[in-house]
Amino acid sequence: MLELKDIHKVYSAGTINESCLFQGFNLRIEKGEFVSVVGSNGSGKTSMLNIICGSIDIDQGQIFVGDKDITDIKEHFRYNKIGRVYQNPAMGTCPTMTILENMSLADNKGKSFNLRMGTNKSRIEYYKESLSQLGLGLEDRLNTQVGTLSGGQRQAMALLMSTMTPIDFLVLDEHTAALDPKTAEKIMELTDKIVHEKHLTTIMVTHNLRYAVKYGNRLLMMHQGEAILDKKNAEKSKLKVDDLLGLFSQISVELGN
Ligand SMILES: Nc1ncnc2c1ncn2[C@@H]1O[C@H](COP(=O)(O)OP(=O)(O)OP(=O)(O)O)[C@@H](O)[C@H]1O
Repeated sequence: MLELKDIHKVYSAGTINESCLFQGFNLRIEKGEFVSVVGSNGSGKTSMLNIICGSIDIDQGQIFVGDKDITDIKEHFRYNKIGRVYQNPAMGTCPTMTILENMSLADNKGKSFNLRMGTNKSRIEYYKESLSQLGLGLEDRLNTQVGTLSGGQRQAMALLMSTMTPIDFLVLDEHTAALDPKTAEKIMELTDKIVHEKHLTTIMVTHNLRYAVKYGNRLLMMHQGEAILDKKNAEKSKLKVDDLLGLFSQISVELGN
């Protein structure tokens, strides 16, 4: 379980650019939930992910994982138990290293770094087996530099690498947004497969309303630092893209756009 409790966040406090984003934001995500998050630009989606991962500080509130208060735990330590895939495929992999080296690096997450240990023969077989699930033939290109792969191939690797070690959460930050439609579709199918096979608790920010409706068992819509829609399970499965578009129009009208 992940809980954000009474979160307050003001950006650029005390300056003319001061903007208050969260004023008592609460969110509880149960173990095994797959939450899709949509919302207008600037509604606070990425800030919420950054707060979960410890990438930005909060002004007030608490973050719990189960009974454990992780509010003061630094980002670096939180990532031992959080897998994050970013919009930019270049973020989740190391371009100057080979596929094998990247896999070893991910395999050794949280351990004291030892590349040689990670590349022993038995692990190579394991890496090949894991890579073969992607269906991209990367298992036969272990010595290829990751920087030479396509965005989709890199994003597939980033997904695999972020879920290689046991994690409490998978955080997907518009992870298909930079991909062409066909590749995005493939990465979403792969995401769903990994999430279900590994029973991962997942939070996915997306601007693709069709993906938000199709994937996950819960859907949140954010607006001005609040969740204005939160539907789960049977209620979520009744949602249609048009319902979300309707809500977006309503918000725009309220804002005078
Ligand atoms: N580092 C920062 N400094 C100042 N303001 C920030 C910072 N990061 C975000 N903000 C502001 O906080 C608000 C929420 O931004 P955030 O990136 O969380 O929104 P978002 O919903 O992810 O938007 P998008 O859909 O455009 O990615 C915006 O008004 C943004 O300008």
